[in-house]
Amino acid sequence: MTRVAVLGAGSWGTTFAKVLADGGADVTLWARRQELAEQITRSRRNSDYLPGITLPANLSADSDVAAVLDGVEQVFVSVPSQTLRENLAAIRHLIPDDSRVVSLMKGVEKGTRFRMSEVIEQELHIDPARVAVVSGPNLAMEIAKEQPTASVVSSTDPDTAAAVAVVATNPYLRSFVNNDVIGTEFGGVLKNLIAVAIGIVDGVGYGENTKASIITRGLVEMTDFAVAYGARPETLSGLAGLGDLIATCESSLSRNNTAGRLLGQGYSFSAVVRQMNQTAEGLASVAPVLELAAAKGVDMPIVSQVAEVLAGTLAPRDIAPHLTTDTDEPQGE
Ligand SMILES: NC(=O)c1ccc[n+]([C@@H]2O[C@H](COP(=O)([O-])OP(=O)(O)OC[C@H]3O[C@@H](n4cnc5c(N)ncnc54)[C@H](O)[C@@H]3O)[C@@H](O)[C@H]2O)c1
Ligand SMILES: O=P(O)(O)OC[C@H](O)CO
Repeated sequence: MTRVAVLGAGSWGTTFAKVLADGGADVTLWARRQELAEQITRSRRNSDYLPGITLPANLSADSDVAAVLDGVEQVFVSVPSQTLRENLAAIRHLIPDDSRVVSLMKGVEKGTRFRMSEVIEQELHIDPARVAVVSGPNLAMEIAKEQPTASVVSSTDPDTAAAVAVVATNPYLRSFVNNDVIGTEFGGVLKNLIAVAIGIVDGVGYGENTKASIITRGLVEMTDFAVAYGARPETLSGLAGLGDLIATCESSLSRNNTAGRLLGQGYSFSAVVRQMNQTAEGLASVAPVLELAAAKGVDMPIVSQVAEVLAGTLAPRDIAPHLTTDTDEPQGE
């Protein structure tokens, strides 16, 4: 039985711990708060994040991160992206030699503009061959309810991808593998930004034509951006790109979509942040993504307008007419 740790007992960390336990792994989940760790271990519940879900018996939780990491073969990390570096710095000395480290996160670090796998490699000083990322159309609550879902495990090392995918597969979740870490990670980051745009136009009251236009043109932006950074275009057409874009843009479970809807309904950025009690990664990733786009000369009209709505310089109702850069000349699709 593979012994694994999951760091972060929010909605995705807890759900993924259940996925791994239901796949037969011996799983310990690190929760920052001791009372939450006790609730998970004793009552098999994480009522704040996954109300109504009963967690499996082979999943326990602990607030002592040293105990959680002791002797594990794989470490899955699911904390807010902007806190990853500080979390890793505190536990670097506890990561077992030769263990594999897996990012479950979908964000880019502000300031450095690094992907989560890059932050892991730097902060833990480990070979990229030991690092993997998981992404795909993976709304936590649906998976916690054991609805059939597919995901992607990506690593530059095929053995790492395969070893993680075996552990992260169970009767309701199937993990595929690829070696395009850049495309897989950026797919998860960029779909959040398009989902914020979808939420905004939904909040304004626009209908399906507007949303389909944004999803379709959004996929073009995602692909142009990711390919400029070395991704394979087919990755963006796969589960970690189009798949996740559909799930996140269609679901009211999505925090990014929800944050956008509140903006579209007229709430200010600060009011939206106050109302969100879970992580909406897209809000923090807009700035570093646009900086990265500018560095490669990639045009991202939809993401740019999300940034303007967040800044309060563009009215939500005006986001949809600007599906390309402003020019009177017709542009190729
Ligand atoms: N929820 C989903 O459906 C889902 C699915 C796929 C990927 N993800 C990704 O997983 C990552 C985590 O998301 P989540 O949904 O679990 O978020 P969440 O807000 O539900 O939980 C975040 C967890 O991180 C912990 N944490 C550790 N250090 C922290 C710190 N310094 N500040 C704040 N919280 C800290 C919190 O206590 C909490 O348990 C994000 O990158 C998200 O994009 C989420
Ligand atoms: O709730 P969101 O918007 O963070 O989306 C969750 C997952 O990333 C969907 O795959």
